[in-house]
Amino acid sequence: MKIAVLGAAGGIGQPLSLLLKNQLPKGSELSLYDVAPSTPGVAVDLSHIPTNVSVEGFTGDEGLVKAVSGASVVVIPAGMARKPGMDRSDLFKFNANIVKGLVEAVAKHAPKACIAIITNPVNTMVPLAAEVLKKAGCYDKKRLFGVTMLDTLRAETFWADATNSCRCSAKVPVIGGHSGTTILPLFSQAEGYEKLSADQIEKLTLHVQNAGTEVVEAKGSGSATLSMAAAGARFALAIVRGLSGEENVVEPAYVESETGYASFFAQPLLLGTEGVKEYLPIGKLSSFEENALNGMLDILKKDIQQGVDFVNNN
Ligand SMILES: NC(=O)C1=CN([C@@H]2O[C@H](COP(=O)(O)OP(=O)(O)OC[C@H]3O[C@@H](n4cnc5c(N)ncnc54)[C@H](O)[C@@H]3O)[C@@H](O)[C@H]2O)C=CC1
Ligand SMILES: O=C([O-])CC(=O)C(=O)O
Repeated sequence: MKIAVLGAAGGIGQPLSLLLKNQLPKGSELSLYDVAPSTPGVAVDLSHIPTNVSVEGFTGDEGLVKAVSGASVVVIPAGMARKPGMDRSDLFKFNANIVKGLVEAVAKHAPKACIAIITNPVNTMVPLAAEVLKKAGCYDKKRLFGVTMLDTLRAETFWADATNSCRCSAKVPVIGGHSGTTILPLFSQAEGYEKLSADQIEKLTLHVQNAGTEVVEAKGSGSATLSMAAAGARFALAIVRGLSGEENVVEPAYVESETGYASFFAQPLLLGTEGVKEYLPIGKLSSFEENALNGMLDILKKDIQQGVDFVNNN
């Protein structure tokens, strides 16, 4: 199976490619693309690691065609990252054309690929990509994902620490979108919920919602790259496992949804040989979570519309 990473020379792209080089199944092909001229060199560097995964690196217009042709999975971390004082939505004007161009190339040269978009603002980039794919006549909602895995990693880490439980086994579904209040961890469904007060749950929820900003402020330039690479690898590998026929592969992502809350929504998914096999229910919410869900929907719908309009009005 061929897996392409677009934006592979960046802060996320390089560690993500490293994790994939080490963790993809034997015989996989890893294909790296970035506008940065160092990209073939990143591939040479990775190629010295003794795993049975081949790796090639490309740059330039022809390189993009070679990088995506025949790919089964395309992961996109290309584009600008936040600096202190910016919201994810401020990245739209820089990243919309980047994602549009890359998805157009995927539509042309790998129309059946599963596409996982990391680039922010995820809430808007995924609907934008869906419109690009519709225009190209190859949209399949089961194969387009916004990567919200990092919210889950954070919710599970913070939950394990707050409840004194093992970080390796905490399970917390996170629904909605990937910015501010649209990120909604469902702590009421986590083991040990009864141990925490309403005040603690509210603080933990805010911590997950602000975790990206916490990293941006701590770094002073740029945003989460290493934890995002871990999240991106976990999600890309889950897609690969599903495509390969493994059963019971469940991970969350932001997808065109059947929940009825908004046309795109992050929720747990059963992954399979065609991408999404089943959209899993979000389960029972506490009244705090119900209110938070109702409160986010206007923002989410506006974010979605911006992506749809960008493709149809330009
Ligand atoms: N979904 C999520 O949870 C997260 C998303 N992000 C987002 O991921 C994106 C990338 O972040 P970083 O890797 O830190 O940024 P970065 O600036 O370190 O790397 C971005 C890479 O994209 C490349 N690039 C730019 N235009 C391109 C194009 N047209 N084709 C191919 N490559 C192109 C650049 O050359 C650079 O190597 C940002 O938009 C950031 O906000 C970051 C963290 C978490
Ligand atoms: O906060 C940012 O800009 C990057 C991001 O999406 C995250 O870390 O969750």
